[in-house]
Amino acid sequence: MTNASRGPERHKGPVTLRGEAIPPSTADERLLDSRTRDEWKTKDAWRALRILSEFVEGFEELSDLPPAVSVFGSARNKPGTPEWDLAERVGAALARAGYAVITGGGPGMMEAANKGAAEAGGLSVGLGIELPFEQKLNDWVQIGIDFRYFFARKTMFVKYASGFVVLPGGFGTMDELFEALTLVQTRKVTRFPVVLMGTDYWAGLLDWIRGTMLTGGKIGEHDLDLICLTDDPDKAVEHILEADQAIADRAAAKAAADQKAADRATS
Ligand SMILES: C/C(=C\CNc1ncnc2c1ncn2[C@@H]1O[C@H](COP(=O)(O)O)[C@@H](O)[C@H]1O)CO
Repeated sequence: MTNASRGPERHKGPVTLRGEAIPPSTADERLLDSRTRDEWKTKDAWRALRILSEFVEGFEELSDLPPAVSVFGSARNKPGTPEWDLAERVGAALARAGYAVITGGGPGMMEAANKGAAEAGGLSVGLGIELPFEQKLNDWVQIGIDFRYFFARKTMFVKYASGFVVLPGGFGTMDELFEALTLVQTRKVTRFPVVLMGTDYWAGLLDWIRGTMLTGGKIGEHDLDLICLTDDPDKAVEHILEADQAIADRAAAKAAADQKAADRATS
């Protein structure tokens, strides 16, 4: 028998798989593969329970978090690059302002933001995802949850955050950015701040959004108000704090109005 602990490792919820036991595909892949039609009847109902358990575990573990901000960005950046440094500084600035920092728990920008938050004395959270290659939560994660399903994990990024900070990144980051913007645009979440960091990196995309998307009538003028663009971690934090304050003010005004209406009804 070979010593399995020397080879790659895969985590599936509480289960650790090594060597031959590692399946050739991920849970997301098996769920979404339309060629496995013959499994839909027999396996998908059970998958639904597994999916449900991811939501339950996420809700249980994260419901006690202090106010938090989700930070997204490339999995590929290496330490010592200006972008890594930016991610670390924004993680630290958020922590100093009292926010827990939630990332995808992986390498690159995620690790940098977790490091910045942890070193600044903040709470550093990583929501990992099962991938077809070996992957573990980065060393700076203090609360870590491994998800099988992208969509369950995405719910947690939104539900437990007061805002999003989006650093330079690839497809994964774009997916997270545009999901956030869509949720705000369609009012599925209360208007919440989305900060893009790295002005040079985002310039081309923003030009295209203005020049093609907006001009072509695919979004409204106000949709662009949803985005704050900066290179300054303190400005990013300030923008999120202001948005939090605006939400708190609106809630207080509504509570006062409700109270007034209730008083009038009883007098
Ligand atoms: C590609 C490499 C590692 C992948 N590991 C990941 N771990 C956790 N989260 C990830 C990973 N890859 C993507 N994500 C999520 O998408 C965003 C980054 O994607 P991008 O395409 O690199 O921009 C990130 O915010 C994560 O939530 C190499 O070692």
